Amino acid sequence: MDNNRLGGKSVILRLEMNTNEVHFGQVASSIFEAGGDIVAIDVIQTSQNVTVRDITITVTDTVDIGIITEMVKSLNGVRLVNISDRTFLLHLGGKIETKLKAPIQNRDDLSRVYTPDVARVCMAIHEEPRKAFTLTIKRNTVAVVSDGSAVLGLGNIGPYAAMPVMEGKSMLFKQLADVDSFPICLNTQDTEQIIATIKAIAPGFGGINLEDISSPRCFEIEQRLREELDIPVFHDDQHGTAVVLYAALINALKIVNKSIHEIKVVVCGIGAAGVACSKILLSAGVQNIIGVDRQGALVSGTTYDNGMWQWYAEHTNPNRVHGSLREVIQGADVFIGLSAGGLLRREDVMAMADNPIVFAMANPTPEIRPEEVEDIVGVIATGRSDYPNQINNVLCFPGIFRGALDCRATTINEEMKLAAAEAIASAISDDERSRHYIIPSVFNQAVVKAIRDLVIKAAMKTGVARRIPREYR
Ligand SMILES: NC(=O)c1ccc[n+]([C@@H]2O[C@H](COP(=O)([O-])OP(=O)(O)OC[C@H]3O[C@@H](n4cnc5c(N)ncnc54)[C@H](O)[C@@H]3O)[C@@H](O)[C@H]2O)c1
Ligand SMILES: O=C(O)C[C@H](O)C(=O)O
Ligand SMILES: [Mg+2]
Repeated sequence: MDNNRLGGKSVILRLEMNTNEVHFGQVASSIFEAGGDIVAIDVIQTSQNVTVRDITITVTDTVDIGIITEMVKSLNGVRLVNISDRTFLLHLGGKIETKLKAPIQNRDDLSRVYTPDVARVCMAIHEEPRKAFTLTIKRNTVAVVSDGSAVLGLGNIGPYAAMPVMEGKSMLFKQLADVDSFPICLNTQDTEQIIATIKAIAPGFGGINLEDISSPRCFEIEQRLREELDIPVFHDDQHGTAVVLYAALINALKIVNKSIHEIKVVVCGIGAAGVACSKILLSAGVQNIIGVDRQGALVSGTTYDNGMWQWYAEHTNPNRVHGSLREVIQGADVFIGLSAGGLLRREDVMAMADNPIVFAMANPTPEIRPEEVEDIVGVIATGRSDYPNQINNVLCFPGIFRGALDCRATTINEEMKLAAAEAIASAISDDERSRHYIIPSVFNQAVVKAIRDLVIKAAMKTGVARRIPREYR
């Protein structure tokens, strides 16, 4: 694993320096020589001969932070007190908190938000349950639920280790779309227990965003919850990814001037995301999709334990091509990676058709790094924020839930997902589009609004909206 990338590109060194033995200039130049860039210096403590300073350093990907610390430690009169990784500092105590909409300032407030007056509100909801949407947090709150079984491409790392990702999703919900949410990591990977638990907590939520639950269990969990709950249940790794992927492909095909009906697409990793991305492409008219997992291409006529793979083999790979990724990628126009880091080689990309589109979307390490193939691809994209063309479900889930909550949708259906994809794709105008700009930025505020508006229209059109927002009345 690439620790430099994962650990962040910026650290803070706390150094104790004996000013009789060393000058700060010597320290600064040795950091510089080892490849570090000093971006901030804070004096923590100072006495006659000793000074303690926090030195914030950034490094490029190729620089080893260990070399910088060794260099500093080797200087006479310098003691390395502590190294803080800024990413870890951002996670101290978690990333989100609860806030009150109004403070409780006196007895009168207390008697309204709590006993006795709160009882009147309880009874109003008891008499008319749909008032839960107007009188509780249900109106604007989503549960972000994981069992920690397929966290990014890190695999089954469990519910405790999954929390930072779920907290991150909650931050994004709030910042990008003003959706409140709770990160909930379940200490079970049993399908029935997960379904029962989510059903039991559903009353407080206007939607359920399932996250990082491995396939094939994720398919049954989502399907059952969709049938048994009257609020949207959306497995982000499936549908959020598929929506953004489809939007990106629409724009990438315009760059390489190829038709969606004629391309050969290889999807690597037929899990939650791979299946959903393939399904959206099939419904968009792609004829030739070949799915590859650990044991090679999925081909009809083979018997698979995984029921979803059985379905997949029967609905894709029309030429019944057998073989490994290496073999089936020959002549492909598009590679879609939703598997694990580093699986694709430059030679594989060289064997693709002219102007290949490579979407290496495994997180945090893509199937191939853009710098390895930049010169031989038509378009390349990853799931990460530190390269251009970030194809990541974060472009979809805030806006699609904003729309679903605003119209109190009972579900998120195919029409709503396609509307979201259309909103994302059309955020890039013909003039703006380039091989490095096929997909809008996460920070483009217009995208969430555009998704929300089209999603509401699609929900109203398909009869799943329980409330018509004022602007549509
Ligand atoms: N960019 C995005 O928005 C986005 C969204 C969802 C998932 N992802 C990434 O896609 C990957 C899969 O996520 P998921 O939720 O579908 O997980 P998943 O566990 O449901 O599926 C992963 C699939 O990849 C296969 N796989 C693993 N190693 C492989 C290998 N060496 N060769 C071939 N196949 C292999 C597994 O067998 C499995 O079928 C992860 O890296 C995740 O971070 C990215
Ligand atoms: O979390 C992300 O960055 C995207 C996606 O949900 C993933 O699992 O990789
Ligand atoms: Mg995920």
